[in-house]
Amino acid sequence: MSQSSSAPCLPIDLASCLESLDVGLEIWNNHDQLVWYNKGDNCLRSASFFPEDVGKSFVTLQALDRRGGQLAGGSMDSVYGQDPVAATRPNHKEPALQELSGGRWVKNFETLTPDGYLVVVRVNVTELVRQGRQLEARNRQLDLLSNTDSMTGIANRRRFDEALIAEWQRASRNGNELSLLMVDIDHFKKYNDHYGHLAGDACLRRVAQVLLQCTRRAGDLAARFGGEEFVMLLPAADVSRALEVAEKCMVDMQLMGLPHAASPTSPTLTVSIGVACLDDPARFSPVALINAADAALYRAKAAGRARYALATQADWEIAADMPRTIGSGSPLLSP
Ligand SMILES: Nc1nc2c(ncn2[C@@H]2O[C@H](COP(=O)(O)OP(=O)(O)OP(=O)(O)O)[C@@H](O)[C@H]2O)c(=O)[nH]1
Repeated sequence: MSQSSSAPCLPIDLASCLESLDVGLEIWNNHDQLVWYNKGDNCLRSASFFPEDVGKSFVTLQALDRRGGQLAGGSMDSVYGQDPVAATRPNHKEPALQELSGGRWVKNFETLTPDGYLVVVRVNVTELVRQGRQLEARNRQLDLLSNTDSMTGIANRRRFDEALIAEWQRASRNGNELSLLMVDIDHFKKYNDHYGHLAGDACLRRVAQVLLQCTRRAGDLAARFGGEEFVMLLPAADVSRALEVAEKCMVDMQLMGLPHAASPTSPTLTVSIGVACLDDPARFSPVALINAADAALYRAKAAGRARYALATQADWEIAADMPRTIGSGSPLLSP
């Protein structure tokens, strides 16, 4: 590629118009020589051009190391990257987003004219990027809030409903089991009456943390179902694992040793758990799984509390027909 100093000039009035634009603008001819740039371009690049650069080829300019000299910022490499092909003639099809020093962001639009000229337009998008990032962070925060129970900090009912549907579908596809534990604090009304409602709230938080500790496998989910009721969703868990988790909950609750002086069952807080394991998701709906765990919980309560019970065949048969109140907006409501 020859270096020529006969780069074409723009008419002065057009040049002054382009100079006044609030964007960076540079033009390369079909020999990869710099034809023209405006002042704005130098503000939006890591390295500046100088008047004597006009007419020099891209490769030549790239080879000039100006970092130690008159320039602040990087070299041509930092503008066009290290890719030698891209560097020969920068021609991104998509506008390229580029980070500059000082947290500035520039979007580079590159257009090839029919006669082979490359026009590069640089737009300062720092504010847009900043706002976009702020929005993403807020969305993440909102997402978290909308899926979290504000009282206990664990997953809320909405998150549970979504997870149940997703895991039930996954289990149906893969032929895996899906287990559900319905956990209910024993004599919680008496706890509230004895220690006060705020202590009751603190108790709910303690129980939630214990349940969280018991759901350690990837995909396991502990959530507050409502009031003093919690659920534990255990994907790919067969009956023996589901009972294992229920047993661990009972033991950990005992280890927590939270006094419950008003409980006729035990001097410390206890829970009752209904366990349901769906080994053929095609046969029963997600709602039936909740109902079966609920029916088992009822039997655990009736048998004296502070224990777990596994859903029986009879529980499943009843569960299949029985509707259960689902929170409004729950995905379980949709067909
Ligand atoms: N402190 C507090 N109490 C709650 C909250 N949600 C529900 N409750 C209370 O939980 C109690 C549940 O009482 P019941 O349904 O009679 O059940 P229980 O007293 O635990 O009795 P059993 O389940 O039969 O052992 C009610 O008194 C509710 O007021 C809450 O967010 N905070």
